[in-house]
Amino acid sequence: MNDNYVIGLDYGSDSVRAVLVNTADGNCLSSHVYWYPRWKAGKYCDPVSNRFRQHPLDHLEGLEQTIKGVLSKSGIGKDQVKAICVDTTGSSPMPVDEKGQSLALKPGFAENPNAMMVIWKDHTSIKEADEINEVARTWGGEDFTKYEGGIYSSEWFWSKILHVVREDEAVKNAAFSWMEHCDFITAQLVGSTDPLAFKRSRCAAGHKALWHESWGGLPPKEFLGKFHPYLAELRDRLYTETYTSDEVAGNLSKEWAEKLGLSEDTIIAVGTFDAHAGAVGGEITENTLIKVMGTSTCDVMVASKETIGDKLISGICGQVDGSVIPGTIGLEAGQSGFGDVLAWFKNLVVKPSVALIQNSTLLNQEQKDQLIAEIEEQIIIKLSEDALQIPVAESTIVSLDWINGRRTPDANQSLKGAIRNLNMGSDAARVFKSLVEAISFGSKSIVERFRQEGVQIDAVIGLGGVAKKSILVMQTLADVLNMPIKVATSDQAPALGAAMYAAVAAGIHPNTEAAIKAMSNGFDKVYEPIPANVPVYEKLYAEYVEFGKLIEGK
Ligand SMILES: Nc1ncnc2c1ncn2[C@@H]1O[C@H](COP(=O)(O)OP(=O)(O)O)[C@@H](O)[C@H]1O
Ligand SMILES: O=C(CO)[C@@H](O)[C@@H](O)COP(=O)(O)O
Repeated sequence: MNDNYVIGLDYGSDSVRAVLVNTADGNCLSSHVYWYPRWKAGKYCDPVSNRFRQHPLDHLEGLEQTIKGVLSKSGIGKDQVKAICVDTTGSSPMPVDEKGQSLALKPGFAENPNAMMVIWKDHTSIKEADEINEVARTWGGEDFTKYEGGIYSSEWFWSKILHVVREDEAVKNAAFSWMEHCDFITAQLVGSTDPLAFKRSRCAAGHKALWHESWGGLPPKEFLGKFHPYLAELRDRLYTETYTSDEVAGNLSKEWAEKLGLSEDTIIAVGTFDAHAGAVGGEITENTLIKVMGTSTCDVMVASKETIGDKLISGICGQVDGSVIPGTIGLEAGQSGFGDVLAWFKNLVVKPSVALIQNSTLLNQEQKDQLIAEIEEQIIIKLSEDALQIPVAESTIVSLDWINGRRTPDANQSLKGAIRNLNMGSDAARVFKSLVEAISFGSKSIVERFRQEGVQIDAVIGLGGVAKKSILVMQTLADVLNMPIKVATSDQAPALGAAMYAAVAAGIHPNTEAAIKAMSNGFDKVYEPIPANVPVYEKLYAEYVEFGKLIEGK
């Protein structure tokens, strides 16, 4: 049978994943993962100063490898691939030249972190975000942050651009325009050489760049010029219209068609963010909270325009028309550190031992490498097993999950993590367990904020790496929220969601809801709250809130 296939491409923080999916039933024929090599080696980053940059070569090499990977594993004919849609992290903007090419790919800029993609978790622009908030509230005109939860973040577009252009004259002079990662990769695939004509993502623009239809797109020059003349000039070199991901960005370019062995008839959908594609892959419906649980979390909901009306949801990361399901309002909240909080603890525990193993004379290099790889792979699993053995009633350590700042409720990226109530019995498993509780409490505070703002949550769905891998995190979260959590079957729900958008853009399904219905992969597990744990966590949550106030100075 001549079935139709689509490819969903999901650029996460550490790796890019492609899935090749049958549009008739959502069956995933093949998947392929590519870990960014320069990023893995820590290049262009400085965690101490919160600087996190990614080189576009990591992404372009990954684009080729993953698509070729899924094609060769599946063995299907090139004409059967009808469309591709790309999702990425965000806000992860990068400077580009007049042709839409990344500055980091040009002579003179190849090793300059300011010419690279400023990934979402880069918090070098806290000062600039503070300035944007101050001016937005006091300049006498519209508060452009009002559809962004009322607080602009250092994780977002304008803060990052402002920071880079203030710091780097050469990049400022060469940066004709800026593109979100999802737009840059999509533009590469269609061979766009005109960043002004290229169809930019509604999701990225609405959640991170203060784009709103009611004020004619991006904020006016009068506002942007208050921060830097460059921002006012840049407005003319960005965009006015934006597009949802059920729309066509273009066809696959000749160059990429030849490189990938695909047809130039392949449709390329408009790009989007990983979390929003994940919500589609996780079968989002109204009043269901989708938790995309990876390095960070994104907590995504949709609401009909009638339900939302004129309501402004305070303290979240935006309410955007069509950012998830076209025709409805997408709501986004999240935590800046989730799996990353556990990864931080893993590194803390492992790093000195790894250094000692490297210096040891007892093993040869191959044995050392094997041992180190095994420890790094197993440590979170071992800590999780040990933590599961500790009765919840024994949880007395209280931690704050703000190690990479707080995204929501009420963005404050200057906040720091903290741990209290340690004693001589506080071993690694107990501290790890308290961090798992802390990231779950962070999730609860988001649920509470949505509810306080009148958004009803009847069900929770988990997806992403942590939801699939960690029984400890998922059970703790179910106990803390006192709600069952369903886990999406797909290991690659964001990529599956992107594939669903691709199928709509190609005209195979009439709309996103129909694509979800036909291509859904369902759920493979439900974590039910354990009644005895619920009151224990209610009490501990109150302590988390108190501790948070203390640290925040409230
Ligand atoms: N067994 C585990 N338990 C808890 N967290 C885990 C486990 N394995 C990996 N993680 C965390 O998952 C995160 C990666 O999530 P994933 O969804 O795969 O990627 P991304 O964030 O790039 O989309 C990392 O922060 C890592 O620490
Ligand atoms: O913030 C967003 C989207 O708005 C995410 O891209 C960001 O949290 C990164 O997601 P991951 O943790 O890499 O899955």
